[in-house]
Amino acid sequence: MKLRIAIQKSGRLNEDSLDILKNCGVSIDNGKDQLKASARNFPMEVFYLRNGDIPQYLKDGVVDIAIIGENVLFEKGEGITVAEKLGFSKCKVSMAIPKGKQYTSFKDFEGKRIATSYPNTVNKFLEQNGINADIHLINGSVEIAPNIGLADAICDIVSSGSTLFKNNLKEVEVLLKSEAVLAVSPKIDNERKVILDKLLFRIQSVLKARQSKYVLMNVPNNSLDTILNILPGMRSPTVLPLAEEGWSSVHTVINKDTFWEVIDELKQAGAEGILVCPIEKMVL
Ligand SMILES: Nc1ncnc2c1ncn2[C@@H]1O[C@H](COP(=O)(O)OP(=O)(O)OP(=O)(O)O)[C@@H](O)[C@H]1O
Ligand SMILES: O=P(O)(O)OC[C@H]1O[C@H](OP(=O)(O)OP(=O)(O)O)[C@H](O)[C@@H]1O
Ligand SMILES: [Mg+2]
Repeated sequence: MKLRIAIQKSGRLNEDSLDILKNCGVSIDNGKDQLKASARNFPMEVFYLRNGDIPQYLKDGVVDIAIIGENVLFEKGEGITVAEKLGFSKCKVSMAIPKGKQYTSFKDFEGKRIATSYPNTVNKFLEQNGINADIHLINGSVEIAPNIGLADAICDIVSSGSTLFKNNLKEVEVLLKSEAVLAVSPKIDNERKVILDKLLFRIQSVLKARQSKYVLMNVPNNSLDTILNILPGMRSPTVLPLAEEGWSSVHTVINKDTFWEVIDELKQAGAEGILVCPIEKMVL
């Protein structure tokens, strides 16, 4: 029995998806043009598919799980559940209009032509706000539509905003925020759920580790109390005596979001020789 996972064949999600599986200790025999591969050391088969096709495969139960953008699930993923957010490929799905046009509220979309690759997402937005507008379905390069007179507005993915900027557009409504997720088929069977739980445990250990740094520092013993008060730590920091009398080595784990503030405080409190190391896995 094998767990069947779909990942994007090529595109923005492919590399990070393979990377997270590798970090989970799953080795995949990876021929570049293969559409299907087996994991060597985990009961799993990998299917390389188009991101946009993956929801249907999950619904049909042809694959059990997938790494996919949340935005695609919002567009066509009814019944599919999210087991874990994976923290990469963060983006928004937004409405944008030409820079020179005025925008006061969503009512401005009334009667307008909107180009998008996400028709259901736009429809939901229009319905919720009681707006009537024409949707033009385009599969790529959506941002060009207003410039060639095909539409008055667009709805597409925005990340840095540079594609909007280059096409003389401005973001006026954010419809949703998205990141890559581990999605689960409504048809997954109990045997495969057991394998999924194993994989999920590993993924969570990898994600927690990515959030954290292992920090070591030298501390004069008379500053130890102050320093230990600053440190968050998993349980409690490790304190070891240094060969030099009156000094200790302190080891702990710090969340990467609060990292720089904590380091500044530690320095001020007398910590020296601070080393910061990545953590590969974190099992709590
Ligand atoms: N500029 C971006 N920044 C961050 N994430 C993005 C960006 N563009 C797309 N994404 C995310 O990555 C996913 C895959 O995008 P990509 O452009 O590689 O594939 P696609 O053209 O949507 O799909 P397909 O595999 O069907 O061709 C999107 O669904 C979205 O979640
Ligand atoms: O805000 P930005 O950082 O500029 O990113 C947004 C752009 O990225 C995506 O396109 P992509 O490069 O994936 O090309 P595609 O249309 O071929 O999928 C998306 O469709 C936007 O056009
Ligand atoms: Mg794209």
